[in-house]
Amino acid sequence: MAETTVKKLADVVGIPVDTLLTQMKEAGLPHTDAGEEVSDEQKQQLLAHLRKSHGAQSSEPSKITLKRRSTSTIKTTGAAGKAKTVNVEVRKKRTYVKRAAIEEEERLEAERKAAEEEAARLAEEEAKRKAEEEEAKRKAEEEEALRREQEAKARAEKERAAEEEKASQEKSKRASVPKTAKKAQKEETEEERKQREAEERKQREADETRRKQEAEQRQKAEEEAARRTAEEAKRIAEELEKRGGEQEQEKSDEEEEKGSSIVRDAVEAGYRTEERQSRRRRRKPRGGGVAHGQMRSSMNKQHGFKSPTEKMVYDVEIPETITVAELAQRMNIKAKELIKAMMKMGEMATVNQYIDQETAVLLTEEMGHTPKPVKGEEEALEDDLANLADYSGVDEVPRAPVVTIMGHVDHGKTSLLDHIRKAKVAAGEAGGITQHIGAYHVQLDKGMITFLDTPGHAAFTAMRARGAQATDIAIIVVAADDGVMPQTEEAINHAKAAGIPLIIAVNKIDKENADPDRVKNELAGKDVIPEEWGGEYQFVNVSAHSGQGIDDLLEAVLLQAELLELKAPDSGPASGVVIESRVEKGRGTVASVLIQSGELNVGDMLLAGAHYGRVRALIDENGKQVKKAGPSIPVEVLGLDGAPEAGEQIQVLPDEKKAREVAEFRQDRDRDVKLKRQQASKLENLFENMGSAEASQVNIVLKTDVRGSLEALIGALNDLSTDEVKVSLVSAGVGAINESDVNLAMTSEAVLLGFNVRADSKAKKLCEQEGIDLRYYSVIYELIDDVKQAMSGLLAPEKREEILGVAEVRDVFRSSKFGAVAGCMVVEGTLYRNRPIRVLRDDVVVFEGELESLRRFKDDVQEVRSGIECGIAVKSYNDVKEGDKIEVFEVKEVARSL
Ligand SMILES: Nc1nc2c(ncn2[C@@H]2O[C@H](COP(=O)(O)OP(=O)(O)OP(=O)(O)O)[C@@H](O)[C@H]2O)c(=O)[nH]1
Repeated sequence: MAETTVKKLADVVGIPVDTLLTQMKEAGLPHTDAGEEVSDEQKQQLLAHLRKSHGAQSSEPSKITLKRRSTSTIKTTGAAGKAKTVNVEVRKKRTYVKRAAIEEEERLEAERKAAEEEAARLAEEEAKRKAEEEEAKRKAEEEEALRREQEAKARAEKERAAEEEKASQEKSKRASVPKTAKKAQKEETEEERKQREAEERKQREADETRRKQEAEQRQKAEEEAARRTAEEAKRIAEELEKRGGEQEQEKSDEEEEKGSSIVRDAVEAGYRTEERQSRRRRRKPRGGGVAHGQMRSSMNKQHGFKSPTEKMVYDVEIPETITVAELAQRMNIKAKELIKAMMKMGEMATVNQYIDQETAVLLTEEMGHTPKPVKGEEEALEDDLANLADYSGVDEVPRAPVVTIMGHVDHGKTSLLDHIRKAKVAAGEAGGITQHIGAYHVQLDKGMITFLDTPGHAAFTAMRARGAQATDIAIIVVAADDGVMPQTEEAINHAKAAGIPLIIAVNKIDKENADPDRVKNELAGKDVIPEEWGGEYQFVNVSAHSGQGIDDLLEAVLLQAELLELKAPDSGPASGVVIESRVEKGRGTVASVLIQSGELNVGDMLLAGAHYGRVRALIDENGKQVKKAGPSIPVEVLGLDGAPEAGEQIQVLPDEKKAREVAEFRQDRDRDVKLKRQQASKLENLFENMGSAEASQVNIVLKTDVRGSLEALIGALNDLSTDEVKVSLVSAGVGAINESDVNLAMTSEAVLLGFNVRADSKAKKLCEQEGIDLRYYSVIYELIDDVKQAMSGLLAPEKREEILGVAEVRDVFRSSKFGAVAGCMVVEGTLYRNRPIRVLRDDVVVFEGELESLRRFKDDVQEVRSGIECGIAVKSYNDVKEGDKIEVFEVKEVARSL
């Protein structure tokens, strides 16, 4: 400790310098001035003196601390919903002060007081005695003075008589003078005495006042020091409590012990006054300070589960996907531990992340438990379905080949499909309006052919990705004037990979610069050898414009089909594949399906991927309602409860119960798989699928609320493409905008457009971080118009929505006045009573309108800020649910840039 001065020490201790100096003097220290330095030894000497004089106890503790431990059990519900019993151990710690110590202290205090009183009494007596002595002295002096005066007087009298005798004849006038002088002298002495007495009285009074003031000051200083000590002790106790809550009991006890010593140090450092305070505190254990702090800190200890002495080994059931939290729970460990274990294995994961079965099995083994992978609920279900599609007893009959046309951009796929359709379909239908249902079939003299009319291998591969083998034969279109191009090769590779026979249609044969031999040569170089050259591939020269060679092409297809000996049962429950689907206003879900075996009838219970429904109507490619559809026939189905994905299997089931069961199972599975895929989505893969973007183009990532709006927007956006600027939909889908959408937009420099959907919180954050342009729309026209404007460079100021605040619905009450009232928490921005609002469910807009009321407690309010609860009633909307979000927005005019 550094040396200090008397003044500083007095400040620290909180007593007047004079008092401290007196104490120091009593302790035998030489200090007399506030500026003098006090060494550590001197401090110790002072402390020892003070302890001695005030009866401070030795280091023996005068208090005892008792710890009480009680154990009880509570029943709770685990994350899996199972009831479980939890042992709760409560540890309490109380500090009691020894009675004897208190009594001793009280005795000492009383003694001290008595000593002080005695001292005061003695001091008073002394003062009195001194005053009396002084008075006596003064009186003696007065008497002496009087005696001397009288002597002088007598002497003077004598002298005067002698003089008078000597000069009896002389008359003297001076006789009166000494008399007057003497009289004046006597009067003066009397006055002086009175004055002195008054002064002395005054002095005594002043002394008394000063003593009182000093006592008051001392009292104040003591109180101040006591308060400071209490604060300090409280702070230390709180600190200990904080630390203690996070640490083991034993460790925490140690800390407390340490803390107590810190408190002791602090108390000691406060010397006498703080010792007094400490005593006072001990006498009043409930009065805050150390005892209180300690009690709180030990009471706040977290109870811990007693870990079993022997490690339990569990059989852990592992489904195909499982969250980290769920897996941890099944192993009876904390998710944190599991995440740690995963990190050691080089996997980063969050609590709610889904992991696949394989990883989960590894982890379970790693944690020392026995993994029990749950196998084949899905397999069992699919087996079940296969058994239901029972065609035993039904003869297989030849069926029409299903053909896909693939090839490089602009080589004439669409023209070819159109030509065949016009020539072979529409012509046969009186006034028939052909419509696009994703496929059509042509009836020829020699047989029937079904064409899938979504050209390009993207659709083909998308279907294959779902395990659907809808195509029997692939026609590869190669423009005779252009030759083999990258996508020609790709298409050939895809067809070969799928094991599908292919026929080469050398198109644009009508063109002057057509060179079909060049095509043959180039393809032969790629192992596609023409028949006439001894290979196995049929080459047919055609012109989609003039129709030349088209019949030959169709014949080649039929010939190929014959070789394939395509057959299928034409009755029994239908099964097949979804070609495409959408949701149409007024019609509901419209799914184009291709029947592969059996017969689909109106009224059948149809399972389509993760959706199901009773077939309400069947419509063929000419827009005509039909009652049934057999193998290789494409048909539109109305009546499903949702839009299945292209490539999903369809199957007729005997009853709705089974259909529902399977559909629900698949929905759950799809959700899991989707989650997994989102996490695993690799930017490079997404990027690969985008293709080359050499032309000037506007890249768009689009998300919509329903498939219907998605289709409409895709169509409209694609139509915007011009020779100069292409609209490229990098990705388009249904549902909230998620992180992978943002990532995709980022890497492809695309704008992110949400139609009646919102970005989820992670996506929103990423957009903010990366500065991605994220736009929300609720009117198709506005979205299209914005893109159009951007393409033509006419970026006029636009109206843009700004979301002002978002509230989460925590609870819903029914009110007779307002209907449904949502108890909400404002989680973002501010809610305003009079601005337009939307209700979002899973980040998809389900209602748009305005508020009926906005309340805080019982009061109507105009706005509610983030972090505050409020009650909301939405005008004309009573369907608000817990978990919904209510967003308040406003439309602003801003400078446009896309
Ligand atoms: N002269 C001539 N032009 C053709 C023929 N077939 C197609 N075209 C033209 O070639 C261009 C591309 O034809 P599409 O049918 O759109 O080609 P596509 O392969 O479907 O093109 P994408 O859909 O962009 O992949 C169009 O301008 C057609 O008019 C043909 O047999 N002769």
